[in-house]
Amino acid sequence: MRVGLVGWRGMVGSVLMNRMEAEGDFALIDPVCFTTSSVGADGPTLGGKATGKLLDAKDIAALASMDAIISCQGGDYTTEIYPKLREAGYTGYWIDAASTLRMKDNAVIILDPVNNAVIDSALKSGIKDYVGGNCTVSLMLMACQGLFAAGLVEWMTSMTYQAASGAGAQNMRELLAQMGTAHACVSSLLSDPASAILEIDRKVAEELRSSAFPTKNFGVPLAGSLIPWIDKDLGNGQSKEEWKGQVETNKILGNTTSIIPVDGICVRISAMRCHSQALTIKLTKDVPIAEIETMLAAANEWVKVIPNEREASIYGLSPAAVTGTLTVPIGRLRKINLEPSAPGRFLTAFTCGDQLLWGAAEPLRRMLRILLAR
Ligand SMILES: NC(=O)C1=CN([C@@H]2O[C@H](COP(=O)(O)OP(=O)(O)OC[C@H]3O[C@@H](n4cnc5c(N)ncnc54)[C@H](OP(=O)(O)O)[C@@H]3O)[C@@H](O)[C@H]2O)C=CC1
Ligand SMILES: N[C@@H](CC(=O)OP(=O)(O)O)C(=O)O
Repeated sequence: MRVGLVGWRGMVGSVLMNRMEAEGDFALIDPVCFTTSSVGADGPTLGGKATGKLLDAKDIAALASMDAIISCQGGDYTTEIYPKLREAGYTGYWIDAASTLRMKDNAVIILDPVNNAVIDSALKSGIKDYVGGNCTVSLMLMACQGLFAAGLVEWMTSMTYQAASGAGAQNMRELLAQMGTAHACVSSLLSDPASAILEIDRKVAEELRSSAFPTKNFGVPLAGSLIPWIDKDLGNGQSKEEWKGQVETNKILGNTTSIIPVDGICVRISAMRCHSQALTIKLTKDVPIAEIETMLAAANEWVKVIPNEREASIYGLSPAAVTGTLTVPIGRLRKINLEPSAPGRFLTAFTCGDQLLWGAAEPLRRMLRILLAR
C-alpha cells in the first residue's frame, strides 16, 4: 500500500511517526512524504526505508496516486486540498487529524478500541474518510468505555483541564517561557529563605499582568493562571471545544436516534501534553462502585482504574505520571448524593491522558492497520 504522509514533521505528525516506527508499521507500507514548504528536499528515513525526495503536498496528481493519505497538516490544508482531491477522482482513503471533516456524513470519527464496529460497517459500506476525534472526547471515551458499553450513562458533564499542547507547539514553548519569566522576576527573593512570600506573590502577579509577559500565542498568561475558554466562541455561551463533547461522543458511539447529553466547561491549564477531566455522570441505574470499577478496567487494554485513595490518586492520576504513555487512568470514583430521589446514580470520576497519543496520533496509525488487515 502506498501511503502518503502529510504533516509528518509537525508536532502531531512527529508523534505519529514515532509510534509507527515503534510498532513496525513502516515495514507494511510504502511511505511517501509530502511537504508544503520544502518540495524536493530529502525525505526522512522511516522504519529503515529511505522515502526519497519530498513531494508537493498541493500536487493533486501526486496525492491521487496514493492508496491512502494520512494528514496531520491541519484544518486549513484539509479545507483546501481534500475537495480538490476528491473532485479529481481520488478514491483512496483519507485519514486526518484535523477536525474539518469530522461531522460530515461521509466521514467516520475513528477510535477503534471504542467504535471498531462503527468503523467496520463504514468500511463495508465503502466510506473512505476517517478522522481522528477531538482529544478530550477520545480520552474521555477511552477512560469511560465500560460505562457507555453497558448503557450506564444517562448524561455526563466534563470539566476539563487541558494541556498547552492542544493549542500547538508554539504554545508549549510559550508556556515554558512564561514559567521562566515568572520565576526569573523573583529568583533572588526565592533564594533568600527569609524573604516574605507575599512580596514574592505580589511581584509574580505584577509580572503576569505586565505587557512584557510573553503572551503572543495564548493572548493571556497561562503559567500561574488558567484560561477558561478553548476554541471558538459559538455565540450561545458555549465554546466550540465544549460543543464537540456531545456531538463527537455520540457520533463515535454511532448513536443516531437516542443522544447521550455531554456538556461542561473546557479550561486550559499549564500541563504540557496531558488533558485531564473531572466527570459527573448520571447513571441509568444504581450499580455498586466495585462493579463499575470492574467494568471500566475490562473495557480496553489501556484504561487503568486508580483506587479512590489519596496516595494512589496523586501518584497515578496526573499529567506528570501519564505523559508519553498510552495508559489512560481513571479514578476518584465515588457516588455523590446530588438527587436524593435517585440514590446511587450520580458518579464522579477523574481521568487523564496524553492528548498527542490517544488524543491525536494513535487512532490514525491504528486506522491504517485496520486497512492493512482487510
Ligand atoms: N496539537 C494538537 O493537539 C492536535 C492537533 N490536531 C490537528 O493536527 C494539526 C497539526 O497540528 P500540529 O502537529 O500541532 O501542527 P504543527 O504546527 O506542529 O505542524 C504543522 C505543519 O507545520 C509545518 N511546520 C512549519 N514549521 C515547522 C517546524 N519548525 N517544525 C515542524 N513543522 C513545521 C510542517 O509542514 P511542512 O513540513 O509542510 O512545512 C508541519 O507539518 C492541527 O492543525 C490539527 O488539525 C489534532 C489533534 C490534536
Ligand atoms: N482543541 C484541542 C486540540 C485540538 O486540536 O482539537 P481539535 O482536533 O478538535 O481541533 C485543544 O485545544 O486542546
